[in-house]
Amino acid sequence: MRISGTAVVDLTGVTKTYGSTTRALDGVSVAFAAGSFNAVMGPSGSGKSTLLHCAAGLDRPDSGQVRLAGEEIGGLREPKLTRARRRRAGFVFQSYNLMDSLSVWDNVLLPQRLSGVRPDRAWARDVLRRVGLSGREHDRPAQLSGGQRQRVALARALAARPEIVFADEPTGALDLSTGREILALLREAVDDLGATIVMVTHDPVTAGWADRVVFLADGRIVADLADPTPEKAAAQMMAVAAR
Ligand SMILES: Nc1ncnc2c1ncn2[C@@H]1O[C@H](COP(=O)(O)OP(=O)(O)OP(=O)(O)O)[C@@H](O)[C@H]1O
Repeated sequence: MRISGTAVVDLTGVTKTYGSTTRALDGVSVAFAAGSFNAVMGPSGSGKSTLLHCAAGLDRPDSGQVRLAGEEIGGLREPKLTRARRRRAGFVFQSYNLMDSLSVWDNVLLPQRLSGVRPDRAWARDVLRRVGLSGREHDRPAQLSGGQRQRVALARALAARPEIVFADEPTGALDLSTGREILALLREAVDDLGATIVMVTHDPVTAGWADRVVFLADGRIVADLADPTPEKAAAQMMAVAAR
């Protein structure tokens, strides 16, 4: 049981440079609290995806610390990093990243099978019901709409009861109303299931669903907005872009 308010992800002085000159993250320190829905915004190239990747253990920082559910992962190498990531994090990507050759059910259970843990089938069924996909377990992703595929991805992320869910532009490929349905499900996951979410978005309306928005510019955190509305998030983005 997580205690609300404690940090699930905690980055301290994280830097990441690509090549010899591109400093994607420049001394980022930020913590994301348990049971909270966080958005990360910023201009293109400001380091949003790099922040998410370093926080999730998809990439390693050059320096600084990354604590994921209390475990220092910033310095871990493969395969320990992959193990930590599989154990602790769920992912929702813009492009769904489902396995086309597997059924909905097998996609949802795949992370647990890869982690070598016995899948919690009753919970997976419950999660599929919550995202409105009961009865579609035997379908292949190709038989589903974009919104339904993203629901599968969300079910897959939640089925392993991860400590945190990372979402990278989760509504980026969806039309407005389908995107809203996905955001409502993310919100429900936080409010009803106690999930913790960190979501990269460029859209102030999407960020308005979160409890907090962290703004990046040139690899640094330049603003931190609590209880955002789309209007407040848009105004802050304008201010960040005009810097
Ligand atoms: N694998 C990589 N190799 C080289 N440079 C990279 C790599 N990944 C990111 N970068 C560079 O690091 C900087 C930050 O990139 P990042 O993708 O984190 O930004 P972003 O804010 O997510 O951008 P966008 O909104 O356009 O997706 C950019 O200058 C980008 O070109």
